[in-house]
Amino acid sequence: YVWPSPQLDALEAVRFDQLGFNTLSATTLASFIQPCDQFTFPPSSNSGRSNAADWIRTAYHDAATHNSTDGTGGMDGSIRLQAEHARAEMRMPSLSGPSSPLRIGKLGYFELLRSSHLRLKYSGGPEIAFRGGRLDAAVPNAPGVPVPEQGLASHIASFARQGFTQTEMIGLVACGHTFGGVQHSFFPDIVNVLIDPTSTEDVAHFDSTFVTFDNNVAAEYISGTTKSPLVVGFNDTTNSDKRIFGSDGNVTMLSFANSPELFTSTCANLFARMLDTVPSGVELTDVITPLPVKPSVNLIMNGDTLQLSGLVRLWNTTEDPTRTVRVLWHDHVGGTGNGTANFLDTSSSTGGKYTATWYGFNSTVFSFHPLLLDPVAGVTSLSFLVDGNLEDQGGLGFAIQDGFMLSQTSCQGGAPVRNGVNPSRVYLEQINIDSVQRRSITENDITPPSQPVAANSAYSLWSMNLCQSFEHS
Ligand code: HEM
Repeated sequence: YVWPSPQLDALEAVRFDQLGFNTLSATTLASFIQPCDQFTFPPSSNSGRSNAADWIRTAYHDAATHNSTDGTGGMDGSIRLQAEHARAEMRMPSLSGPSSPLRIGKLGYFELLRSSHLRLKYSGGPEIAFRGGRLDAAVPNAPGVPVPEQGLASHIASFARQGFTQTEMIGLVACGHTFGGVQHSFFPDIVNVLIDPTSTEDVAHFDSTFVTFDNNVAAEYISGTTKSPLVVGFNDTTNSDKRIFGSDGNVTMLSFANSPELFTSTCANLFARMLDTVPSGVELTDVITPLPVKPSVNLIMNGDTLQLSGLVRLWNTTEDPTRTVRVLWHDHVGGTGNGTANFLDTSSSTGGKYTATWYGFNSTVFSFHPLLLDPVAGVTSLSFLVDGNLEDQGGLGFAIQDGFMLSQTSCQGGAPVRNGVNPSRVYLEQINIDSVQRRSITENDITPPSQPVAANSAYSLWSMNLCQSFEHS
């Protein structure tokens, strides 16, 4: 995609700026995943549970309400609503209690569910195509999460309703059940108290490598060594994986056992489909891939000076003291200014697979100095020179809007509007989050200047007082 696109920029950052510099510490998803081989609510290394497994199951339970015939349900965060997650078919701890991750960091619910992408990758799993655009539901979906005591015909029908064939059902269950296991506390009819110091929450695992994405779930099933409580559990009524895995004469499970590559590629595909199972009317974006060069820019008016500060991220690059990065800004009167962007730090993504380097316009990690621009000339776009090579999004440049901005004073003060823009209305959108993490937007009008604006001034100051609304947001 082309920068700037506020929503895609934000989603791209959620997915790809995970650890290290500029990763929005309180809201970075990686802080919820790590360690993904343990359980962090509360922290415990020998509970037998894992963050990765917990959230992948949560994501599936949200998706499993989908009805492909009438287009209702699916990945819409409805599982966060008490009426839905308290259902017997969920059998999971409260998602809104004091230790819930939803309480931490005020994330939109979907940002959390999307984190199953990261969890998979951090656990050795495949990278999954990442699309944005899901919407948080306001009301619960119809029930429909499969439970182990249902028979095979009922499971086939349930996955068909969700949009998956029988073969895909076998695949999706195997892909999910390479992680985690069944807990005694929620399923005493399936798992006994284990008296195992490495599984203090009495979790009987689906395979021997329950924190890792691998095809052992299939290999152990085919070799007859599986200890899965849903295959060889003492209660045959709840051996749903035995019925599902064997439903095509073991053809699919055998192919997974024989080929880790096939298992991985099948799961990447099925997990992507599961995460993209959305109610009709929701349009997902194209797959979001990281921008090779991504600025993050702040433009304000300070007195009579236009101040441009910012960062630029170079994707998939490591620190290189000999690299030079220059920032070029193009203005309304055909001029181009230029300044240095200095190395600040690195960040990493996808379990350390990618490293990105960050540069600050005219700044070092210890001191941030904005670039001072002539307000009359303004700024229309940026481009960068990286080791002398022009980076300008293939000729488009990185467009900057200088028609409206905030003045340096915070909530009380001015909103400079560039002369010639002549807006009929200027307002700020304020994002509010309610008690069930639903977002709404209110608009705050900004008052036009009472005096006529002098013809030779670059900007007129519209005024606002948002201190009160900011305090309450
Ligand atoms: C017929 C379909 C399915 C049934 C009956 C079923 C049943 C179960 C049960 C009973 C548990 C134990 C939960 C607990 O004790 O906390 C479980 C765990 C789990 N399920 Fe499934 N499941 C099904 C399909 C899936 C699918 C399609 C996925 C993902 C794609 C999935 C992912 C998981 C994961 C990751 C866990 C481990 C959770 C943890 O250890 O915290 N399941 N499943």
